[in-house]
Amino acid sequence: MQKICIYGAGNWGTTAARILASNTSKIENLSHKVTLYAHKETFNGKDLAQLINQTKENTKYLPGFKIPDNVFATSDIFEALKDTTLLVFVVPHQFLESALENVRKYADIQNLKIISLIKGMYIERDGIKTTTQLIKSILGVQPSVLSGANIAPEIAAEGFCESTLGCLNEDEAKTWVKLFQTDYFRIQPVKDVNGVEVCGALKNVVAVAVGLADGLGFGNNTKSAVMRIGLLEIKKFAQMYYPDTPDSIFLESCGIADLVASSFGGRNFRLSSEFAKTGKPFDQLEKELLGGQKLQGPHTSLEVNLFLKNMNKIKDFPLFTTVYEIAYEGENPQSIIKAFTQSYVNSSL
Ligand SMILES: NC(=O)c1ccc[n+]([C@@H]2O[C@H](COP(=O)([O-])OP(=O)(O)OC[C@H]3O[C@@H](n4cnc5c(N)ncnc54)[C@H](O)[C@@H]3O)[C@@H](O)[C@H]2O)c1
Ligand SMILES: O=P(O)(O)OC[C@H](O)CO
Repeated sequence: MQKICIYGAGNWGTTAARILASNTSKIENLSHKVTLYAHKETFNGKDLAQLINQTKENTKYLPGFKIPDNVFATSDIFEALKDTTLLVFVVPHQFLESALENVRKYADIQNLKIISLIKGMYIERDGIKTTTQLIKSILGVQPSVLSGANIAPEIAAEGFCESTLGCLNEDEAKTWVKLFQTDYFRIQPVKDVNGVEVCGALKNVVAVAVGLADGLGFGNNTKSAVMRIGLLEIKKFAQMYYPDTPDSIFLESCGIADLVASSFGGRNFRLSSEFAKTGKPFDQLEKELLGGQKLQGPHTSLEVNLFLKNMNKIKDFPLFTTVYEIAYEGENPQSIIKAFTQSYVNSSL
């Protein structure tokens, strides 16, 4: 008997639980029960996993949406991973390494199929790793990835959208499409994983740049220019480090569509706009405005910057570099404009 575990009960993990719970009957020999692993924490004085099971709602991370009866939340890692054969990673990327340690200890890795819904990347001494590369390096399993223009509360409200499934194995792709696709959530499979992931991680940095422009009072022309320049930097970065990434990836939901959705109204956009308006640090804004949810963009700009410095490529990525300098080195948000002008004098863009 197969069993699904969703590792992470945040905004997107809880939304994914609603989708998967509606699709379990599409897979032969799959338990109807969907396990949702919630990091141990309390909310309004109550244990979050217990609260989810009692109220059938994740009032902390996805308020206002019912959680189906066949979803069972737990903070007991042993219980969550016991008998799991289909594992969905969906924690903020900064927590993936500790999650992998748990899975290595408590899951039957030999029998696991894994998918990552995480958007982020990891800097190592000798280069970078995407989330799937990190997962594979620790668990020895090649994961798939699902990434697209997918602002979670809009999906929970069942507004039509698309997502890109990066998967190298055809049979596995069929399984993940059956599990995730609904009338309102359409999945396009592609045979590329790292390119899909680079798009998902780096659009968060571009959304920060667009948010800064918004907070500074710039209009739609400027914000569209930032998105376009950002997309060129994403493409250049992806194809520099993963040369097999086809141009078509940037036209999938994981590429242009996610960049636009995030730059219209994602968390990275919204908080960066506030940052430019108020001057409050990102970690303070995250605490004040996100109710426990996590920002990925500023953190990713730091990781990307470390990597680009190691590769001596800073000058080729003025937008990524300026976002990092604003977020971490006290650079004035106004200097995001410098990134736009530099991208014109830099002929390699
Ligand atoms: N929310 C979205 O709209 C959305 C859409 C697509 C992809 N994603 C990606 O999915 C991933 C998860 O995002 P999310 O929105 O579900 O999370 P979130 O921003 O809602 O963050 C909350 C999650 O972090 C966990 N957490 C908090 N502290 C922790 C700790 N110390 N150790 C381990 N876990 C801890 C919480 O348990 C909860 O699961 C991210 O990489 C994000 O980029 C999010
Ligand atoms: O809210 P953000 O900025 O983390 O973006 C959420 C999703 O990645 C949008 O696809």
